[in-house]
Amino acid sequence: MPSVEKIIEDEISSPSVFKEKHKLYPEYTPSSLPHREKQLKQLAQLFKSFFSSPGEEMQRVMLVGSFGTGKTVTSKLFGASASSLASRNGIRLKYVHVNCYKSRTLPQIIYNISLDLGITLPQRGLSAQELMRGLIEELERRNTYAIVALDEFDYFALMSSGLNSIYVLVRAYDEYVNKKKRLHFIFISRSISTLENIDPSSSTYFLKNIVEFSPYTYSELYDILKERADEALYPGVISDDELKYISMIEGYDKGGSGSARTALEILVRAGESADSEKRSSITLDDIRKAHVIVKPELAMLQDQVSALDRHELVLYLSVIKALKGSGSGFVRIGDVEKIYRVLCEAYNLQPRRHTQVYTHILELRSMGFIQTKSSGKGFRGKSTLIGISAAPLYVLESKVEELLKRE
Ligand SMILES: Nc1ncnc2c1ncn2[C@@H]1O[C@H](COP(=O)(O)OP(=O)(O)OP(=O)(O)O)[C@@H](O)[C@H]1O
Repeated sequence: MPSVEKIIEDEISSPSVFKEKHKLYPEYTPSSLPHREKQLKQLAQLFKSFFSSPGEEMQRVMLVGSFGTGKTVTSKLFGASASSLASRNGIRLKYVHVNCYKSRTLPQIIYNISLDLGITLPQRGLSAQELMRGLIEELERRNTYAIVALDEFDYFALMSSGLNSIYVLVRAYDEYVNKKKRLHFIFISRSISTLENIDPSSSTYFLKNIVEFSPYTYSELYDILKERADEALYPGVISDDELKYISMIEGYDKGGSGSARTALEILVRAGESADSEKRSSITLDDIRKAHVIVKPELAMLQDQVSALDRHELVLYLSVIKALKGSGSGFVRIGDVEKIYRVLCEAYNLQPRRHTQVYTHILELRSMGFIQTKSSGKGFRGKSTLIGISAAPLYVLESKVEELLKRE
């Protein structure tokens, strides 16, 4: 065995498909946000009066959308741009982002807001109201405004202490009617329903200013992935078809979750898979492997293969072999049927007719073993296309063959 140092050195110095891997991480804030222009415009609209007459009213806005739909990154980019725009207009505005998973109580939240603004408040001995008063007075003294984003706000609201605390946040200026309103809030939440318990005297303030983030569609995810991949990977590492494949398995309109977070994570894992085998490009099987890592429920699906009957197994194997042979993400049902007939002979089965095969295909799809889509343009005649993202094909192939042999 080579020395430990040599092993580590070889690994570290081996080439990588990543040019700037960190640009694919969730913490990285990209400079542009495809398909979030509408939300940025809505935010700007809601803060418009701040720029025309700062301090006149307190802004309270709610960003709502499911996992990975860009709420955090949109809020951060908005905050950064609003601050520099304000500074060009001679207004001192700072953006602060607080995660309510990390700061779980109101005093912690106020303390961390102050810390980010460079304001030192006593860490102990003061109530939330007293801390809030200290923060407001210090902002006044410094002639500074702040937009505070409270991320994972639904988590905070769900906790019993959250309900009263929300009042303190949302109505912070109730006792300072004549003071300039220097604190503004962006609340970020996955759903509205978790906020239903909040007292209407607080919730009306932000529930009327909602910016919605819908799950990303196939083509939206493709645009996002393309931009991020161009920044983070070396040219030629991933093809357009492979980026479309990731967008297909995650796109909301194709039955996926519509999360850019998951799509980007699949891209990172697929790149790591290529790196681990010292290849200079990403393959479809790297993506399938990555998909299973990112979505562990797919690994369970692999186990459930053993519940399929013999006919379904042969049909599934035909799809696997057709995909392997084609090297693409999807194959036509007709090509699967050709292989299916040959395999039926090999496994001593009477092949089923086209309509029955089609029914089996739909069953396999509803069980999550395969994905289907219509061929659309670019193919002669309309046909059903079939793909598998549940696992790398070679893993599935040997599993299904083993099950067929056992039977
Ligand atoms: N339109 C977009 N363009 C480029 N990257 C995006 C876009 N939307 C989301 N992303 C990226 O997807 C990842 C997840 O985004 P973000 O954290 O903003 O989602 P979120 O809605 O706040 O999700 P969660 O509720 O899980 O926190 C980040 O890496 C972010 O940069």
